[in-house]
Amino acid sequence: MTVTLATDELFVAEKFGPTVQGEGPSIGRRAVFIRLMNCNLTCRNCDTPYTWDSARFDLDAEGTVASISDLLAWATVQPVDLVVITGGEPLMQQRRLIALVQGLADAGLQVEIETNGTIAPAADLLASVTRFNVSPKLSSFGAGMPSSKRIKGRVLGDFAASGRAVFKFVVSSTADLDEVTGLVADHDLAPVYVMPEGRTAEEITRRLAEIADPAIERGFHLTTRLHVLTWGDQRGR
Ligand SMILES: Nc1nc2[nH]cc(C(=O)O)c2c(=O)[nH]1
Ligand code: SF4
Ligand SMILES: [Mg+2]
Repeated sequence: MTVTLATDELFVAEKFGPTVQGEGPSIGRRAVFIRLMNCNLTCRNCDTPYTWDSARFDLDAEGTVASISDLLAWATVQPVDLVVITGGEPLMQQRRLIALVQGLADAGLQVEIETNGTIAPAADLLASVTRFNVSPKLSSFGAGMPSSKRIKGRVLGDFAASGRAVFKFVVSSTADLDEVTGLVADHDLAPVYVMPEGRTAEEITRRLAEIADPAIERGFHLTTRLHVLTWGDQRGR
């Protein structure tokens, strides 16, 4: 990345909506999305590589430098009360993100942040966010990445203790649920959702049917990927 950002700017991949939050506890709720550039992980199954993978994408061309005042002006005129900030990994820009989240909260909007759970949230950010949807990456999803990179115990513990986080694990098969059970026990994570991995309605439906009963038995909540079931792998939905 060669762009230089001022303290009141963010490096944005796209903003879109109104659509619905497709994943997690707010599934089905009308929302707008702001997707930020850059990630500190390199997951094989990532569905937004255009935010971080400089080997396959020209990141300077993919991203746009947006001022926080423009993002606030855009979000606050939308006919929804929920803004989802995602990425990439949004906490890579968290110092500059605080003013955006505070501005959205001051305007009466709820704010959810999707994060991979490897970067500890600053207190100022925690104070203004409605909820973090924390998705630690399992070995099947992040194949090739050592667990020391994907799983930061201290950070997960901080999120769990914050009272403002849910944990959402993307699982590819029933076998992945044992890894989820281990992480939940090791780091005292709650509440826990599991979500089937997939970029098509067919994959998601098949995997959800496979994991549903064993997930419920283990005490986990379920979520699907409503936007993928509805619109497929379209960008900006
Ligand atoms: N509709 C919709 N819901 C989502 N929830 C989390 C998303 C993400 O990409 O992080 C996402 C997304 O890309 N679209
Ligand atoms: S953490 Fe998320 S955005 Fe980053 S590489 Fe993995 S799936 Fe993609
Ligand atoms: Mg997505």
